[in-house]
Amino acid sequence: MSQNELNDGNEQTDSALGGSTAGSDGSATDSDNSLITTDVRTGDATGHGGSERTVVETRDLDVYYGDERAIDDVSMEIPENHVTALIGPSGCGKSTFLRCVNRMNDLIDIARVDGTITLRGTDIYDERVDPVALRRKVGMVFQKPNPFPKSIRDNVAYGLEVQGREVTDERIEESLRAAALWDEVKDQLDESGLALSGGQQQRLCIARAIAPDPEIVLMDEPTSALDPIAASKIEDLIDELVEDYTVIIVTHNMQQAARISDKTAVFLTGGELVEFGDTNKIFEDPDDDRVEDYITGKFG
Ligand SMILES: Nc1ncnc2c1ncn2[C@@H]1O[C@H](COP(=O)(O)OP(=O)(O)OP(=O)(O)O)[C@@H](O)[C@H]1O
Repeated sequence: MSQNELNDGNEQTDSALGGSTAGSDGSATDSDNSLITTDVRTGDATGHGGSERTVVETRDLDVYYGDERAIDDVSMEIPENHVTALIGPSGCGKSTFLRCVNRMNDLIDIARVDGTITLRGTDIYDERVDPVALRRKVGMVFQKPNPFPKSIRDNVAYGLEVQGREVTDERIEESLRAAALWDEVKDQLDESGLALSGGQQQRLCIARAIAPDPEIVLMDEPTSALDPIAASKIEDLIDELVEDYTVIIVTHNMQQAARISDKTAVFLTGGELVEFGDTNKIFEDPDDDRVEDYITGKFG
């Protein structure tokens, strides 16, 4: 991870949820369902259908940190209700790409984004787009489980409150159920989230991320700090989440990408998107020799 200018803990999560570090006063209202506070169309919102309808599209995307280019001219269409995996060697820009989709890179002073990223047709870097509203639609889960030092209930409630949503027992239960955690914690909702195992903590973080009912869940190596059993539970969970959400996941684990994703994007050094397509095709018969070399472990 190269997130040296972001705090690796709760402040980062707070921002990803639209909290204070992002400049939010939590005043977004429940009825504010658009990204933009003016009357610009937010695109077709006919809901999830498992189709290949594009939900996020990048066009000629470049990202720079100062003079260093981290993403190089990336154009990509990410389908809704599918899992898209971003793979590639360390430093090739996977996390940078992910952080563009909910504008977490706004928090890095030297980061600059050129080109466009649209969410259902709306340019998310349009000056009229409210990053808090964007982050309600685009939730994020980090590599290291990072629940707040609060009760399990309050962790999930935070995901609702920070987006100005009503906190109800039903919504808390729904979020914990959707994160496959309810049965394990329903009798200890007032106990600290930090008392859970690593895998449970990560599912709690997923519950917190999906509490505001986003459309997209970004996951940055969500299982790399977990043991294989806990990781496998998260993989099963991702399989379920994609019924309701679009998942974009960064992973270093090639088998994991092959197991859980429908589409795979292969980035290589310099932030070039070398190949993007159906996961089976990428893993079994990639067009680009460099993808084959990377996947078969010749480099990276
Ligand atoms: N906050 C930052 N400030 C300056 N440079 C950065 C910052 N974050 C990332 N970079 C640089 O941008 C490039 C891409 O980094 P990024 O973290 O997006 O890659 P990655 O593919 O996610 O890497 P890893 O797999 O190791 O997490 C790297 O050269 C990195 O050093």
